[in-house]
Amino acid sequence: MYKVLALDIRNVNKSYHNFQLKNVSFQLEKGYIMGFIGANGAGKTTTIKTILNMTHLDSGEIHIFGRNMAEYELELKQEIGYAMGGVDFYTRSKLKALTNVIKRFYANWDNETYRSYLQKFKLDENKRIAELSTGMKVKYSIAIALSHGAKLLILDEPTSGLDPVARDEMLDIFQGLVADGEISILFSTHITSDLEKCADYITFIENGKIVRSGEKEEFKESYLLLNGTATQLNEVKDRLISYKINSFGFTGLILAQNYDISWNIKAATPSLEEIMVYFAKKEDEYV
Ligand SMILES: Nc1ncnc2c1ncn2[C@@H]1O[C@H](COP(=O)(O)OP(=O)(O)OP(=O)(O)O)[C@@H](O)[C@H]1O
Repeated sequence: MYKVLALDIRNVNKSYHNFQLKNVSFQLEKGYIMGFIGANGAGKTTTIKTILNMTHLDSGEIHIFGRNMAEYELELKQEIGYAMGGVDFYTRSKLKALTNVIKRFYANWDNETYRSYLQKFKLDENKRIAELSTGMKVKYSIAIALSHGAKLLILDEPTSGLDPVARDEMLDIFQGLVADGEISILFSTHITSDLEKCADYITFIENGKIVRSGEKEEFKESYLLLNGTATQLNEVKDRLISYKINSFGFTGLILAQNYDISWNIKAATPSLEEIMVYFAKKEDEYV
């Protein structure tokens, strides 16, 4: 069947004096959750800002629900909800006052939906923003987004700063939101266990370049974690992304397509965390 793309990023380039996004391309199909991962400074926030046109891109295109963001920014902004973990704005205002300002920007604002999310998320409108916990701030941003009919949620580290219980609750909320196939979520995080639990797709960025983007299990299965002896390491070292020496020999990450079964080295599918850790180790070796 023909796939509807909530987000289609095509060859985006953006340069700061000390950093570049290089030909960033990836797609998020409507109705799914995509986790956006990468080390500190890899370019997640910069990518998110270019999607939202908060920073100007040098070249490339962003299409949201089939329309070019450069041409339809105002219309598309009505369909996008954005939230960032741990940002304080208008901290002395009450939720009620802030909502009254925000809702004027949205043609499809729906008060009933807003009320129902306040109730569902147990948010008290008479509280001041400063009095909300990190998790409540994220919930408030999501309530606002859903009340103006956002169909694409772009969340920058929405679970960082949450305790494990609040995080788990937030992930359940995300899964509930995409369940009927209308809402799509892109969220960046360092917390790979969140993605193991709730992402359908993974996009991995390193130094401003997309290393890989794909369905979560396929993403993991495109790598193998090898466990072998010191002698075996000498034979395969050049093929590995990186490795660590341990008392039994070595553990190393390799692209599954570069693995040869005749080596007789124990191999298993890595976790997302292991993939990130071994990529970061490769960086260290270049320094
Ligand atoms: N406005 C700016 N001007 C110049 N450089 C910038 C600007 N914004 C970000 N950068 C640089 O771009 C690089 C990527 O930053 P970015 O915030 O996109 O990374 P990130 O993957 O979101 O990192 P983190 O996980 O730490 O949030 C960093 O080296 C940062 O210093």
